[in-house]
Amino acid sequence: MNGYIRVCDIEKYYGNGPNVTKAVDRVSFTVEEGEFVGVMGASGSGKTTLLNMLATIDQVTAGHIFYGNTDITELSEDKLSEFRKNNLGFVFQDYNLLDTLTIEENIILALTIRGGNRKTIQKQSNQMLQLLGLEDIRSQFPYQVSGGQKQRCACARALVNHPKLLLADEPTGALDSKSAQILLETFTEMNQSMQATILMVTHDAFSASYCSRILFLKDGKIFHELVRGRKKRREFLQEILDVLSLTGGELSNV
Ligand SMILES: Nc1ncnc2c1ncn2[C@@H]1O[C@H](COP(=O)(O)OP(=O)(O)OP(=O)(O)O)[C@@H](O)[C@H]1O
Repeated sequence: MNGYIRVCDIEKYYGNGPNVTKAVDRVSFTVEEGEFVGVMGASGSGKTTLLNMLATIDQVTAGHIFYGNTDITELSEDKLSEFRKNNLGFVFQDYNLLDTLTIEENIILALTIRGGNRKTIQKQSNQMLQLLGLEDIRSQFPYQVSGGQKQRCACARALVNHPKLLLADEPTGALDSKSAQILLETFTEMNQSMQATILMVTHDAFSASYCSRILFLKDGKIFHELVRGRKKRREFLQEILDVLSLTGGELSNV
């Protein structure tokens, strides 16, 4: 199996005996460098559990996850936190910004944690602020800006270190439709101009239509996959809706 990220037969079970929940049940797939992959499925289908295992937040019950040649399921806790810091970026529904720091300081903090000199850090932060249209609000605190702006700051913070993989769990969940659209266009731009590899969990067909490929989960298993190819986004959206209508999936924001 080739691929930049290789997920091999992973399982995550909760509980035991008759009370066992197979949250993720023998899932395998690969992600190539520069792909923008969506994970869809009804509530309880295992999306977040899958994302958390890729994020090294949760351990697999069985199976292996390779990033290049590194099997992250075999790493010690110390090595894992190092791996996380050097390779992964996260965007969550609730932003996770530090309220006592300005928008700019939130981004600078992510760079400082990695080390480097002050001048370079300031330059990288400035580039990110410009790229994500945050220059005008750089000195504001998170409570002074909109949800969409907070989420774009969270993206800037996640992407400023050029992670191998950006993991996003319902990043548009708390946004109005205009802010959601701006964020998704930002993801597309990051994906195309920075070759950022993105894995995004969403229950929302509109958000998923920005992806290049979608994995559909049901009862912890991948039951379908859609590839956008050269299709227009509207066309891809219709295909997604068709799959969801067959499976009783949730629709919103369309
Ligand atoms: N810590 C846990 N302990 C026990 N069961 C869990 C735990 N976390 C998740 N589960 C179960 O695993 C299954 C998958 O949950 P998961 O949160 O991954 O689904 P999801 O597709 O992300 O759902 P949603 O869209 O509602 O967030 C569900 O049946 C859930 O109840």
